[in-house]
Amino acid sequence: MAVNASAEDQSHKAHRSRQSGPNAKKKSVNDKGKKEEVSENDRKRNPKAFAFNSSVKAKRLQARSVEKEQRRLHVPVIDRCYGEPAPYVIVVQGPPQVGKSLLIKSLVKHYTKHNLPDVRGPITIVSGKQRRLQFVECPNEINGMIDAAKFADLTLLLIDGAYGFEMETFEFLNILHNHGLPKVMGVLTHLDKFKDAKKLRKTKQRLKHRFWTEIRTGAKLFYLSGLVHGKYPKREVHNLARFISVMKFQPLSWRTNHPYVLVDRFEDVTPPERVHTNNKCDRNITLYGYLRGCNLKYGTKVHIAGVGDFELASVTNLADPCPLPSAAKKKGLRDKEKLFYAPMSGLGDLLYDKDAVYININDHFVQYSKVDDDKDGYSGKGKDQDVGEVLVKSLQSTKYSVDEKLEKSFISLFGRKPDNSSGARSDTNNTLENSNGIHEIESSEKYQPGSQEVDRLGVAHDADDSESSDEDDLIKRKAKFESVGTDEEEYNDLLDENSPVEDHMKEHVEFHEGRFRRKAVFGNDVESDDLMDSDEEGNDGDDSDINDEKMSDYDEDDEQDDAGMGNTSKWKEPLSERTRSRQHVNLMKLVYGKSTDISTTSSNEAHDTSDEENDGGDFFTPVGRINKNDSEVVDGENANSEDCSKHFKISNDLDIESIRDRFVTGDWSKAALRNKSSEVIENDDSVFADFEDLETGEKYESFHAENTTDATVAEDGSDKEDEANGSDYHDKMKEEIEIRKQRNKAELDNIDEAFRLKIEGFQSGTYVRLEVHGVSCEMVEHFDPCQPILVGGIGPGEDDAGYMQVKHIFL
Ligand SMILES: Nc1nc2c(ncn2[C@@H]2O[C@H](COP(=O)(O)OP(=O)(O)OP(=O)(O)O)[C@@H](O)[C@H]2O)c(=O)[nH]1
Repeated sequence: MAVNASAEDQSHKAHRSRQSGPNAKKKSVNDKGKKEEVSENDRKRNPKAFAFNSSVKAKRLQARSVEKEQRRLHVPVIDRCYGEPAPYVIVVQGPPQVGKSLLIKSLVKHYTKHNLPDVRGPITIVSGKQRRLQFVECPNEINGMIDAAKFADLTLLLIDGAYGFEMETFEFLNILHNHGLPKVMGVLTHLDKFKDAKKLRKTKQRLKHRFWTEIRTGAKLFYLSGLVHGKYPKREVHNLARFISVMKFQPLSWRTNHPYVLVDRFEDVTPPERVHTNNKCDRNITLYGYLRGCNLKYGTKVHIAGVGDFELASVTNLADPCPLPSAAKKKGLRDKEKLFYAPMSGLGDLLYDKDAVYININDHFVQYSKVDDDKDGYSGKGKDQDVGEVLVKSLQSTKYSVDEKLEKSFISLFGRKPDNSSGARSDTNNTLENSNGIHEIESSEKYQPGSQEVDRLGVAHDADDSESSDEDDLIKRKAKFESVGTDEEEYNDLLDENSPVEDHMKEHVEFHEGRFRRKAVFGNDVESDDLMDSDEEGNDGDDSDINDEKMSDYDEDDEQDDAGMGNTSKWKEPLSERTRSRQHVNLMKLVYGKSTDISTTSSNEAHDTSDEENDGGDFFTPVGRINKNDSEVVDGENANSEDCSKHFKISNDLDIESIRDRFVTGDWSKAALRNKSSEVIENDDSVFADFEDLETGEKYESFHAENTTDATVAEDGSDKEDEANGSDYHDKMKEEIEIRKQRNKAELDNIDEAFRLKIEGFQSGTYVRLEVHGVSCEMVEHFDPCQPILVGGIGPGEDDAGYMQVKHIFL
């Protein structure tokens, strides 16, 4: 009590606020907003005090911010999808047994809380309020890879971390490059095989750098540290799923101009009697899937990859089997809404068709009445059994399906079964066997030459067996190479000759863990010790830490200097060389004669061409040529040629300098000069004139006038303003596109559905059923759900004349 009293009596010294130093400034402003206001005011009042001390630092910062800004900007793409967008396709690719199916199962489990029994065909899931994803496993053969590259929005490249890179990864990357390179993310698996933590860390570093070399510095690489109860760890899958869920997908221009469907359900609807009379007759099939790209108009022909071009017998839009949850919900998804759709993987109880509903009942719910059969048999002798009951019971005891029975049976006209039928059957390949359901369990392994051996060897491990399997496998491999017209040695030679990886990567076929693997060996691999020195930062933690760190450090990764490694792989160089060497055949030249060649070659040649030729070809004169005479001031003589990426010859140092100045690291003062000179060209009304839409009577004024005023403002102002104008312009363009889209939508909404379908076609994003007639029977017989079917619309005129440049590698 006494203590309390004395405490109350004690007089405290009043707090004396600081009068000087940084704290004084802080204290004077109470809330954050005010503080910012003050500092903003300070900045305005005395800008020099806040300027950079070091000009080098200032330049570097400026360059960085401009670079960031530029990276953000993309040419606005017209999104032709009015309703719900189709699910994004995520292709999971990797060498055999790397864990593709397991990863898809783990991701599906994460998103839907359901266990996927099998990974067959596309699996659609709802991953968020606004997003659906479709997972597809990429088959391990060239045709499957080519198709997958065409429809992938994101590719997960699975790499066996314990073994290293395999050739399949690079083969697929090469194919991806040729198809516009969608988003790519790497995933390292089998990391639990490392017992030594240091070795694991070094390997991760080495693989990460190699991955960056092949794709780009900072490309995402995930680590899956091992298995927990036969699945990948939940936390790591969760991190990966988060990345996928927030990823932005940039549409590729070819795809946005063509309708295409990735088939997730396939049916043969040929009248059965026709197949009975001739089982090799052409079939009618139906293909189901989400329509992507642009709208599918009536009368569009389609190309089924690997099968051919067909007219569409009918197109119907169906109810979405996996719709997005209603937008009314506030947060997240309820468990009930976590929908998924995978008809080929045997998921879901109800299956809606155009004219039927299929009910799927689990086997353990079905009670068979076989017990009675043992007592009575089903000879029909029991008096209480009617014919129908007997028939049903006889069906229960059937061992073979009708198809199988039909195949095995034969009608003997001449009293003896011909021997060659069995021969023919033994000749049929794996795929056929699978489609008959005989080796259904192995269906996911049939595309990997080595994978079946794993199972076989897994049972019997003695040396003799493995040796014989070795030989078997070699024979198989050889047969496979011979089937494309070359033997293994020559195949390797061809690989060496043609493959863009010739100097730096070698294929090394070796027998590893019971199967043949095609290891990718690099001549110029960076020593792992060096990597440790250079890249020790922050990666000492466990795998999940690394994943977390990588999520937050995206920008930092991006900015890492790729000293010595280069963010473009050297193996891509021969690609461009090859492109250059292909110059000799020019289709334009063949069609329009010499005059059009000018547009693709240098302007010097343009002057050489005679006037007569010009007179004749005026109609086809490219816009660039009109300006050529008065635009000599522009840097680089080829700047106006149609495609200046090819044939561009850098003749002297001046040219190099002028190009250098076009980048952020160059001298920007010249940009202002360039602007002035190019203004002359830009003002030319013949290029950007006003025009009037004769149909609607609407007048479009050239927005160029505004632009040039913008440009003049930019000239006067600082570089920062220039940059701001750039992004303004970008935003304006985006806005314009959006307005146009809304206007179209409003216009089309007024029309009735049938008429709308006629003029607009089927909207991209809708779930469609395509019926195609006259497809060769092999497509049905060899159908395999693990082999995705891709249907692409053929644009008007695209099927008139074909020009294909192929490389002949057959002997
Ligand atoms: N120890 C370990 N085993 C793994 C890992 N990932 C996958 N596996 C195992 O590797 C085997 C093959 O996995 P799958 O998912 O079937 O591989 P896949 O790539 O789909 O195989 P294919 O479709 O035959 O090419 C399975 O037995 C997995 O349990 C991993 O990170 N560590």
